[in-house]
Amino acid sequence: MSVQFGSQTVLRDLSLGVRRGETLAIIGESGCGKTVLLKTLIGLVRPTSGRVVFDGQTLNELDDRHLTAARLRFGFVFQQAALFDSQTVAENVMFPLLEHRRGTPDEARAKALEHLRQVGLPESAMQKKPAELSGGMRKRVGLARALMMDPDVLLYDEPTTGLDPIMSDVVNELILKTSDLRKSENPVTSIVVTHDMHSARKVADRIVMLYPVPRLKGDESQIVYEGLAEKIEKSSDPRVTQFVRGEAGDRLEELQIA
Ligand SMILES: Nc1ncnc2c1ncn2[C@@H]1O[C@H](COP(=O)(O)OP(=O)(O)OP(=O)(O)O)[C@@H](O)[C@H]1O
Repeated sequence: MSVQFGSQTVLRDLSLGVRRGETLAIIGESGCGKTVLLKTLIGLVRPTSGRVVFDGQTLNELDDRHLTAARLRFGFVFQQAALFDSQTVAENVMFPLLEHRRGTPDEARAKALEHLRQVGLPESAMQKKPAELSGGMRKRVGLARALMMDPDVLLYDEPTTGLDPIMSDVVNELILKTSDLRKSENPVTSIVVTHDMHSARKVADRIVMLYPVPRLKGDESQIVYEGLAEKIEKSSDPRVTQFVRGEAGDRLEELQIA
């Protein structure tokens, strides 16, 4: 598929498959279109050409009603947690269940508490407002909320960005734990967008790297690496090894930084 906004093509001819139960990391530099790709996967952005097929359904051909139903099988952990500031932690986490009438307020509260415990938040956090929490706690509340609808697919947008190394690792462990939790009976598929190589290596079975290829009308991202997480270091493509090692390399010239 390709995604274009006006005259700017952000993603060009991507072809990518994700297996049920696997954890895929999508890496690439800032602005290369990772979030756009995630949004395209759940129909928040429609591809300009091509298809997004989920469990046999072509999502970008569904009407709004069917798309909304398909989306309920996805949990989205947003980059900035995207919590409602005016609501308590409990209300934020209960929200998806009440919004989709999947239980009474008491049931929703009990389930919220269970998921908040699972991500390591104490019961005392339930009545706090998001502004009273640290960044790491907010991310964990976002994860607890994403788990409320028992999703088949979890999409994480930069889950460790802005966190210290310890809290990043806590979040990595939670991603692993969440994908292990239902491994046998109903495996959860995880797609993690990140530019944190440590996180990608730790949580992912497979890594896909997007790279912005400079064109006249701006950069267009394509896949330059797709393979096992443990093999990315051995890639022969300098665009991949530079990213893995955190070296700017050719990007200095491409971005015209003297
Ligand atoms: N709704 C939109 N309309 C127009 N352009 C958009 C829209 N959404 C994203 N873009 C553009 O698409 C490009 C990719 O953005 P995206 O947020 O996907 O990058 P990213 O790789 O997730 O970056 P970061 O790692 O910094 O979050 C950017 O040039 C952005 O300006």
